Amino acid sequence: MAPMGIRLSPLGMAVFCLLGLGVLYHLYSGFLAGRFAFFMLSEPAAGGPEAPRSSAPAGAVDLRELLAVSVLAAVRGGEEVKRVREGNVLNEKAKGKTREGAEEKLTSGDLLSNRKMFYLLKGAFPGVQINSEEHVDAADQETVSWDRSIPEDIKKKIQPKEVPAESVTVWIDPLDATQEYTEDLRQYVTTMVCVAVNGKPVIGVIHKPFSAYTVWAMVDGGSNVKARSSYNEKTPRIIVSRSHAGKVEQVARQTFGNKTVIIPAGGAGYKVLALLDVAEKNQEEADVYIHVTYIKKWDICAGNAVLRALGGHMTTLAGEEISYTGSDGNEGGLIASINMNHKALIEKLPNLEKTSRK
Ligand SMILES: Nc1ncnc2c1ncn2[C@@H]1O[C@H](COP(=O)(O)O)[C@@H](OP(=O)(O)O)[C@H]1O
Ligand SMILES: [Mg+2]
Repeated sequence: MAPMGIRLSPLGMAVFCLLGLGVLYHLYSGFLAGRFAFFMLSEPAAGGPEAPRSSAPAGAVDLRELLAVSVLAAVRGGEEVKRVREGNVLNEKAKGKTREGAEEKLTSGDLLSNRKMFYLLKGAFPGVQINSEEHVDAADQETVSWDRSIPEDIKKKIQPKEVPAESVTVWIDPLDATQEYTEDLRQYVTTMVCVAVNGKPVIGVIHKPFSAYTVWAMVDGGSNVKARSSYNEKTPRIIVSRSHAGKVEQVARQTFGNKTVIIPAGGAGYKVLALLDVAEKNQEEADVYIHVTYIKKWDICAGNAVLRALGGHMTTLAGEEISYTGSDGNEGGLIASINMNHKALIEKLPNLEKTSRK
């Protein structure tokens, strides 16, 4: 007798084995299918629970998308700037002094605009370096989402263009002409975004919040603004700072003669717009923009990009290109022109490096 009285026929054994294999197959294939489904579902959400922020592959950013978000950021920041000014509660304070001893002002308009602009850009392009004029309070975060829509005028003029995310530096000026903002000189105020690629300014957005006017341009792409049809090269009208002038008037007269018209104005964004064909009633016109004191890169990057996109120039007073990476200061002053012989203008400036900075 076989042990325990069980007799296994070969046929029974075969059926038993087949059944076992079937059960194993069923269990294992279900597991595999589950794993596969999980893999397929989890792949697009690798960046987190939200939808992907950009259509560009990982590690790359699309400059056309960056332009669209930059325009939106300037507009949304501008809404804050306008709201605070109209509410008349600026909470104005001094955040320090310039090298020349002028008080640097800070208002709720600067801070609220900065918060909107920074979080909108950061949310849309988390992998990109963003340098902003104002401190971003990490305890006061805000989710400002971007719906990924590209405005029609941008779609029409600009093609998608991918660049490595690490080559990009974004510069935000949440409120240019803060001094004039506190004096209620609204026409000078702008919000600005600039995108530099490997230090070169390629996208510039300058937005006037009080007249809802926005200028944008991309180098080798397109723009919604153009240069004027003529400029006075012989006796140019020079636009200069009204609150951080330094010796700029003296320098301008020394260079272009005593008859030269000098236009004092607030805001670096406003002064670049003065060189362009801007259909805006509160905008003066000029032929050259000169600044002789120290200035920060968020103040000038957007204007530099816009001018470059339109064939103009913004350089230091010595004629060097300004690199928009690294430190946030520009030491060499600036001269900006368009449809003029920029080199000849620089050669006319007499030893400015030595005489004009202070
Ligand atoms: N010497 C200086 N030091 C620091 N910032 C300066 C400066 N000269 C000009 N700026 C800044 O550059 C912007 C344009 O200046 P201006 O109106 O005098 O032409 C202003 O930016 P904000 O208003 O964004 O602070 C101003 O503060
Ligand atoms: Mg500024």
